[in-house]
Amino acid sequence: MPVLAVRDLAKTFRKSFAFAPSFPFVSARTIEAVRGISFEVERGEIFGLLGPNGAGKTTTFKMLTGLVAPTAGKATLFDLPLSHDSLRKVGFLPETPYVYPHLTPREFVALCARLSDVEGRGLPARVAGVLGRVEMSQAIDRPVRTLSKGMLQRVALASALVHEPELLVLDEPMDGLDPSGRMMVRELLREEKAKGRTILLSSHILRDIELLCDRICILRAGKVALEGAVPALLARHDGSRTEITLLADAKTEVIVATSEAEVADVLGRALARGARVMSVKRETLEELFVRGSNDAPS
Ligand SMILES: Nc1ncnc2c1ncn2[C@@H]1O[C@H](COP(=O)(O)OP(=O)(O)OP(=O)(O)O)[C@@H](O)[C@H]1O
Repeated sequence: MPVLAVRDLAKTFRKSFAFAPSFPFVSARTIEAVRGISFEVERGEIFGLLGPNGAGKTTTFKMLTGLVAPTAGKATLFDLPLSHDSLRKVGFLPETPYVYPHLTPREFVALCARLSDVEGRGLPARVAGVLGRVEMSQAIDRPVRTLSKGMLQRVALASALVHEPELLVLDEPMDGLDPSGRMMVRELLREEKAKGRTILLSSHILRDIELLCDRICILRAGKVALEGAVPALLARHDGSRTEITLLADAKTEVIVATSEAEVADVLGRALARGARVMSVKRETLEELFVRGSNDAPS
């Protein structure tokens, strides 16, 4: 049983202002933000939802956390419809988290814990522990209004984790973080996965996606453009390219291979004629993303 199953989920917003004509899926009075997407997230996996700006990721997250009602389709969490009960097992980090400015991180995270029915004598230690995990112990009692953007993001992440949810839904968790903060979040998410938790996240930082995700789904214009395991997508996608740079007779030569057999053949022949292999560059997730984003969804 998947932790999350999304079937033909769609959202059309009504709009009250003129919109850019370059978006073909925007009609005069409505915006089809999500146009019938389906995917499943299995227990214990890290699943990445990617896509260019406006592809429908945040709208999808909002539908999955009960903040926006779908126009069509449905989603089930733990094989149950979205409801107060099923959503209690979810920790959500919104794209633009609101953290009460007059509270301290300790107070805000404790408040979030209580709203998720986490009470009792262990609560202060739990709050301090989760803020320690996001490296906010030093600023635990500073008013939130004095914190930097990256610090706010860490507090919001702690508040998504404090009730130890089975499913984490994280909209751009690396947003605003410096490289060491990004590394900390990657480590934290790996620890959550090791505990058996399931994670659905979005990020524009494709390196993080490549390092973290078991599977990804690329949205484009509200539809699924590509879905699968990252290595399999890179290997299988039509026309997947490997650029081989050789040095032979003091000249460089670049050969493009489009299958594993072709790569082996080019390398075998190059070595046989005494050429030096300077580099073998496979298509990256970034290139796959751009290609997936440009392929017209049906
Ligand atoms: N409340 C709303 N009312 C009208 N249109 C909306 C609303 N929310 C989102 N949209 C539109 O829906 C489309 C998808 O937006 P969404 O925020 O889901 O994209 P996204 O993939 O999260 O983008 P980004 O990567 O920029 O965060 C966009 O065209 C956006 O303008």
